[in-house]
Amino acid sequence: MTNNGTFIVEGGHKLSGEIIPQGAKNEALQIISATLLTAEPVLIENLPDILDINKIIDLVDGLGAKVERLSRESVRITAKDIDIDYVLSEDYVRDAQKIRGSVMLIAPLLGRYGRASLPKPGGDKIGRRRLDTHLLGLQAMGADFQYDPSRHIYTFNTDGLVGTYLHMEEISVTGTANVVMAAVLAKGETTIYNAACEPYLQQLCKMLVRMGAKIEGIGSNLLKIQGVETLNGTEHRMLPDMIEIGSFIGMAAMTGSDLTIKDVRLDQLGLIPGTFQRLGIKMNFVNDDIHIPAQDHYEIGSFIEGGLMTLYDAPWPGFTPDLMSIALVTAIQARGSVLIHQKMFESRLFFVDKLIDMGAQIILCDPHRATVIGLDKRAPLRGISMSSPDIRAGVSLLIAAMSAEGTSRIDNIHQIDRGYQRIDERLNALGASIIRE
Ligand SMILES: CC(=O)N[C@H]1[C@@H](OP(=O)(O)OP(=O)(O)OC[C@H]2O[C@@H](n3ccc(=O)[nH]c3=O)[C@H](O)[C@@H]2O)O[C@H](CO)[C@@H](O)[C@@H]1O
Ligand SMILES: C=C(OP(=O)(O)O)C(=O)O
Repeated sequence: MTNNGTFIVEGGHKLSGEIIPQGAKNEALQIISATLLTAEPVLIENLPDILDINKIIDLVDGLGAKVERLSRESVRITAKDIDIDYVLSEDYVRDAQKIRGSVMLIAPLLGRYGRASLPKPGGDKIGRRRLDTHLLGLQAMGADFQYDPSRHIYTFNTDGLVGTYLHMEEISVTGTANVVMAAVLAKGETTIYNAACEPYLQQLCKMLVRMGAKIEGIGSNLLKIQGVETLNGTEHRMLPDMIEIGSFIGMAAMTGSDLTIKDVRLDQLGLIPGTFQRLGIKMNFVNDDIHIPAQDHYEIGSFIEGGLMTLYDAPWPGFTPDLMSIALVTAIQARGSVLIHQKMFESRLFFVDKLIDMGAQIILCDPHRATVIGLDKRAPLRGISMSSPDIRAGVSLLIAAMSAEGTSRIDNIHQIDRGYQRIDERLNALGASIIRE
């Protein structure tokens, strides 16, 4: 057994049945961070039981919050007595640098205790992931920060955060969440222009409003926030994970499966279903479920004037970058060709090497663009040994392996476990053959 785990995947099994998506990973990271904004209990439901979420809960626990695990999917957090010096400990530094979401602990700690500290956060190694929107936003609100290059640690101090006008340089999801959490307890009014407005950020804002925050413009790129003295406790339920839903759509198409994805909150999925329909995948929307019927073939559409289909990512309400790898792998067995243009991250497409080894027809044009020439199921992919480089590429390789002829070995599956809850057990229950070693 390797430290980071292995899946042995026997390809060629069709799935059938129903699957319930887990609660949203990237929403949960924001929501758990926000529990530090109040001394009162916050009950959180529909949490995914995955590595990244359990890690941020450990961080909050280490900071002294009372963490009551009510079930695998719910937790009550009461951040009454926080030991702010814990941010300087070896344990905090080690754990915080494992996940990207830890960056959102800065604002609540600064707002309530006037200081915070953070090692360079981890998360997927998918290109440069700068923190300017976070740092410049917090600085404009009255926080000083220093960076210690020898330990890779940022420290923050403030005599009190003060509301201001912020035109953010770029639309950053975690950057907006951090500044929103700083603004709710700051003195006066904060305006955030060019704010991220994806459903998870809307969920955070709605939760903060239930806690007593004053936020206008939720769902838009212009947020106006009046600071308040204190916030109270609340209850919050996570949306279904839209990236998991998109992953299941691609998986159903590649494996020719008949799959129903339950309770997807279709109203919150934006361009996701339509983008997979552009790849030719048929789906039926029944109440709040997505049913993907078994399809022997699916054909990539073309643009109205006849141009080659191009899929590209953009900040919400555009198509999420986290589903670009899934869209790419799904196109391998489509009829027709598509250009996949991953604009936001610069190192997320290199996993196509493995897909090419498996028999896919893909031209990696440059670090941001790959053209997929669909095989139209005329030839199956071949099982091989590979390693999962990041969470979404990991699942894309799993989808490829499930559709392939023969057996594949996928190492480093802790990358998959970071974001997908017991994926092997859940897929095996539908007919897959995945052994965890
Ligand atoms: C924990 C968490 O919630 N992680 C998500 C969050 O990361 P995160 O919040 O770290 O990502 P950001 O939204 O800050 O930006 C992502 C990347 O896109 C670039 N960028 C951003 C905006 C823009 O207009 N142009 C541009 O090129 C940024 O420079 C950065 O490299 O949002 C990303 C973008 O949806 C997702 O991939 C991550 O899964
Ligand atoms: C990139 C992702 O996660 P993180 O930001 O936590 O690395 C992701 O969820 O696809």
